[in-house]
Amino acid sequence: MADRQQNPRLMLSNFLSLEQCKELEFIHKSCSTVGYRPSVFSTTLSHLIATNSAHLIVPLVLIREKLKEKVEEFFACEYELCIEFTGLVSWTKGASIGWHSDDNRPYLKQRNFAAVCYLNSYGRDFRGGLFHFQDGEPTTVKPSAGDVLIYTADNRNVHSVDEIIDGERLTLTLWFSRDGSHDEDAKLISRLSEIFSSEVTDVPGFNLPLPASSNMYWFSPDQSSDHDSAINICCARIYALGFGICPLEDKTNFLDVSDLLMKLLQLTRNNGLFNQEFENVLHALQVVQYYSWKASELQGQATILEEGKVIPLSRSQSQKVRDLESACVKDCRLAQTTFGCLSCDRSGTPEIFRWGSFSAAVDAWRDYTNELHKDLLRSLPYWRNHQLIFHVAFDEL
Ligand SMILES: O=C(O)CCC(=O)C(=O)O
Ligand SMILES: [Fe+2]
Repeated sequence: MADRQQNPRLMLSNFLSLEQCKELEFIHKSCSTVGYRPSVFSTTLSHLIATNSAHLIVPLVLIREKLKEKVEEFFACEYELCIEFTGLVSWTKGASIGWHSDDNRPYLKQRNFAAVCYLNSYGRDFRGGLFHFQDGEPTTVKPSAGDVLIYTADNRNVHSVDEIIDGERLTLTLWFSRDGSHDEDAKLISRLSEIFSSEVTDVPGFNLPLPASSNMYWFSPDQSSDHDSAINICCARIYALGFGICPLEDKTNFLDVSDLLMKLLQLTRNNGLFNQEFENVLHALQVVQYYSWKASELQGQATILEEGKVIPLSRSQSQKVRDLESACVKDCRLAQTTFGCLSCDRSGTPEIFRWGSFSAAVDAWRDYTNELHKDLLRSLPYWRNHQLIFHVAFDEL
């Protein structure tokens, strides 16, 4: 490992389990918006709260805590650090960053330490995207799912990331600060308190995702803001997993396709229509991503598909599916190179698709969501008391 004084940094292998990586991948692929740099997508905790998906913070809580402990221990911090920023970040074809330190802007000076957790792997999930330090050892880091890289944010750790050639490179990135006024927890807890103060959290649909402003979901590789060349990232991710989208309403009633995506819609695959309505595109995306996460598990279970749950697509429905696809993804190749899987055509889902397994995933997603939501509501009073987001070990209380 590097000289501790000259280049204070630490690499930990298998810090996260592959199952944790998969869960964070599910969260990111269900919730991401266009990010802060070209061809970069991000999911911040405040975004999760803003889109009615605050419960998805729960799987991150223990991971954040363990990372903070590691950083404090390795850098022998005298006082407790605060977490300044937590984000799931993915980089796609064309994204890169040249030599920099993470505190290299006046508004970033509060950043003292960084932790980058790799959630997928170089060579398998993406090509390009190697990490380099300008000085000291290791010179190059090959991202591998579960590993974490920790370093100081100052100029003793100048680094760069090679351009992504193919695939989607995914990380969980945190920055830590010694300056408590930059604590993201305080802001997040105050937002959570506002939302959950009304106590009307048990009504059906309370935790269905609610899309943010529509421009956060349109991506164009050349950064032009017009929709002509842009693809809708929620739709593109659904298509990349082999599904189609059939809106319930007629598109002629809408000026903008983004409005149509906010309304009820159904999922299709080949010539079948899954006979259940989803509130909006984000709701459908979350379920599809959940299926993709759990597919191999679900595939092994015996499932019975309810009669009438999948019906043949009518001609007019097929037309609606095609119309929406061409409005949301003008350039199929762009969608495929951005969100497609490296080693397969239509990724994530097993070769044999069964609606029975998908139907089981819809129920399992609801149970998963309800469990996390309960955890969140139970934890929130403790978080408020301590002004800290931490894992509350209820079994030991
Ligand atoms: O993802 C990485 O490996 C590092 C990213 C980075 O350098 C940054 O976001 O500042
Ligand atoms: Fe960086």
